[in-house]
Amino acid sequence: MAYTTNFGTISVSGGFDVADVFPSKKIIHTLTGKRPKLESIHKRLDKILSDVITEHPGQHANTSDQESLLDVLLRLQASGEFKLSTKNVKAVTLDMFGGGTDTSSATLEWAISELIKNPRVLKKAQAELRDALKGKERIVESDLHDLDYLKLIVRETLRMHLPLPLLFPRECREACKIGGYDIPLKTKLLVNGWAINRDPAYWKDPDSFIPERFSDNPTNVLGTEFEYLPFGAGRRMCPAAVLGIANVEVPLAHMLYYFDWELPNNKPGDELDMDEVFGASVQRKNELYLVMKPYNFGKN
Ligand code: HEM
Repeated sequence: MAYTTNFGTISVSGGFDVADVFPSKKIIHTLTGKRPKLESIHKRLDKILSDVITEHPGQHANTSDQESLLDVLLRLQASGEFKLSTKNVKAVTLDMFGGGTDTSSATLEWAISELIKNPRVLKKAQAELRDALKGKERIVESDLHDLDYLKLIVRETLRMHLPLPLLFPRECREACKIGGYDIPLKTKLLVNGWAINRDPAYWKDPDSFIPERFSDNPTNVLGTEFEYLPFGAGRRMCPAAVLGIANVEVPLAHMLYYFDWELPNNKPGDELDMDEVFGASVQRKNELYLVMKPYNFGKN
């Protein structure tokens, strides 16, 4: 499966950073070569965003609910209602690409990987979909409202494979003491969502993929339950949790409804490796190769 890399922005800006260990030394990014890399990525992205804005066809939506995000931003900028520079428009547009692409595609890829490893779950999900949609030719988002098992699969995938395992870094606004440690002002803090989502204190058999665990579990994705943080929590939590879930549910439903899936050469699913690459977003280390066979609705 292919997914975007945002020109490496995510991999360069996330993960371990030597500068975090020497916060007082501004020169570290130059010495490690990170600054030139970031500057080159910045230039390429800035050019793309400038082109997107220049080539934007202007006011073409008739009603506000037909407007794209860029339509809205450019309309507000032109109206002078808000002080919105072109730099602001570019930043918001980039945020949407950065936040919305790798996260959703990685979750989809982990979901299908887990289903290959867990054929019981795969069969149950396909039975739910094929029973509910009864040979329907096209699936739209509203068809999925009552497909509870599909939703449980996405929640369980996000528990085990949250794409941003350390969420976004926070800066300490006042000196404090936590667990006996002095935390100075402006310390960069990372929240280990990955460890929280697999903490055996909250999750029974945390390393097993069991979507049913969510069927009578009121935990939601809104960041109000701190044992489950796939979209973070607080003011800087993901503003697109609902869209993010739809971004995974809809393509996953298509994949499971229309096709049967297996590993090449009839290899059993439990032989699929689940190695991860660490970075700001956690992806599969190795490419996922699967055999897809169109499902024959006529025969069943
Ligand atoms: C499965 C899909 C997604 C997951 C798991 C996910 C997860 C996250 C997480 C963990 C954060 C950091 C929250 C924190 O530190 O408290 C975040 C931030 C963000 N996400 Fe998402 N996200 C997803 C999809 C999307 C989509 C589709 C968009 C936009 C189209 C988006 C836009 C953003 C933005 C703009 C931020 C930064 C918010 C800020 O800085 O205040 N995300 N996301």
